[in-house]
Amino acid sequence: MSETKQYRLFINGEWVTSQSGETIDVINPATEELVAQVQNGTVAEAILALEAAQAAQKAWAKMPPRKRADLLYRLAAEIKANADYLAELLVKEQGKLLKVAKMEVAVTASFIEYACEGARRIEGDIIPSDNPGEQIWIQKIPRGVVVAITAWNFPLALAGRKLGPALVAGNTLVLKPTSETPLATLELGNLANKVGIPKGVINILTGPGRAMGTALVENPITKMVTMTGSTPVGQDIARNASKNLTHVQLELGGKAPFIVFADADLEAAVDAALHSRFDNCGQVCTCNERMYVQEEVYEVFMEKFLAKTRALKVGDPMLDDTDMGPKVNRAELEHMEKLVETSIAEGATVATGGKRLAGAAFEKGFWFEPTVLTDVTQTMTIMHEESFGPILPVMKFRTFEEVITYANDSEYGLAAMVFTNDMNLIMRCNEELEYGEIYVNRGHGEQHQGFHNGYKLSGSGGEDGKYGFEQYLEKKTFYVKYQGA
Ligand SMILES: NC(=O)C1=CN([C@@H]2O[C@H](COP(=O)(O)OP(=O)(O)OC[C@H]3O[C@@H](n4cnc5c(N)ncnc54)[C@H](OP(=O)(O)O)[C@@H]3O)[C@@H](O)[C@H]2O)C=CC1
Ligand SMILES: O=C(O)[C@@H](O)[C@@H]1OC[C@H](O)[C@H]1O
Repeated sequence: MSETKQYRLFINGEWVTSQSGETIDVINPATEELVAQVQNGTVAEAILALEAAQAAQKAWAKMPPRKRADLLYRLAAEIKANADYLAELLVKEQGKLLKVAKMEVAVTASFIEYACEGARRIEGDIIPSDNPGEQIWIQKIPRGVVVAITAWNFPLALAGRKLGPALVAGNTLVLKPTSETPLATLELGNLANKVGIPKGVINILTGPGRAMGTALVENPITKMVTMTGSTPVGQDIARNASKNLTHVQLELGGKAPFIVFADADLEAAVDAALHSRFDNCGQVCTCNERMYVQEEVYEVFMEKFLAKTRALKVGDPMLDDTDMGPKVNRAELEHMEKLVETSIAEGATVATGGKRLAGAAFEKGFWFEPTVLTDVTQTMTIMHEESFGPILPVMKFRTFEEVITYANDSEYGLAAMVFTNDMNLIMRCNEELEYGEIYVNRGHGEQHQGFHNGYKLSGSGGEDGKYGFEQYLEKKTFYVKYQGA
């Protein structure tokens, strides 16, 4: 029996065993095998990591941004050089397809590279004063120590998305990945040492979110918290951060509507709807969580869509012809079953799927069928509660006004998808949809230069692009009086 791989905490450039003496098992969602064990870190170690980040921050901030970027470009290069190893680790810890895991590794590196491109664009202002012989300088400076807390669906990419801008801006970082999928993220510690990122600039902790996460968020050393995860946890973080009025950036839950108007390119809409629901087993924050199809095209659309859904191959995420892997854990699998049960009780029909997969290949693991629900009404639970899994409720609609009312009837406001070639409809959707990110005639998928920004309970602050980068900078204003001529 081979030894189980042990990971430790990465604090001040060293690998440290927790004083708890306890570990957390990381399980492969496709086989339920033990992949590795990580430290069950304590509050004491959270404070050690914050202190290490604080001690390193002044020197890191004094380094010219271009020099910081040089080190981070090297980190991105090492991530790419280790792509196969990191991708396989992502498959084992999260159950995502190997081809998607490889994309995630590439996206992680490109998130960091995109941030590096901003190193020479940390721009302030010089403004004439109303007073003679005086100038007003507004300078952009780093916030200090940033705490980054990430979710399990794209653990490495979410880490890179935060690490890149935080460090380019001159902050130092304490990164706490979710206990579900911490392994690929922990590997960043080895790579950071390899490329010469100074000790204490990056610290990576594992441990229960509530205890360790709260300790990180509430500590006055922490000058910003950036978190990706569920809305309830995001709300907890916002409450705890308010103790020191610490700046928070929250990327939270979603319930994206996918709207198909009668004039849409139906083939394109079917493919986009399929991938935007079932890719990564439906575990993407901008997923197609509920679909509205205009009644004129409903039958023809649904015939094509159901045929493609039923053709999806669910199975071993390591195989190239697999379309969908397992849910990340048993609790999530049971959440799928509960959602279907509730939907049926409320009057929905299971058009396809609806239960765990059976058979020898699925005896172990957390497998759920690609599921489509019809005869759904807007008041049903499934139209409001995020599934974050392979369940898609579909409704007909008649008019623009009707579908906009349905689409906006949500406590979330992250993403929406719309298929129509009518420019007037596109502009009306632009005006009336209450979402931070709207995809027109394509499925979901942010780009680094955009702005990933949730309204309502989907978050606050936003990330990516120049507006996301700005979150990692504080401003300092000088009123400079001089003698002059
Ligand atoms: N808007 C976006 O960009 C995205 C949103 N999401 C959302 O994330 C959710 C799924 O991810 P999941 O990991 O389950 O989300 P959770 O909210 O359960 O956990 C997110 C992170 O927060 C930590 N945490 C838990 N409790 C606290 C606390 N009280 N204080 C501080 N940190 C805490 C967790 O640690 P631990 O797990 O160790 O307890 C984890 O690292 C879905 O709702 C999805 O919509 C996911 C990806 C992107
Ligand atoms: O977090 C999500 O679910 C998405 O933002 C996802 O995360 C990293 C990828 O680049 C995005 O598709």
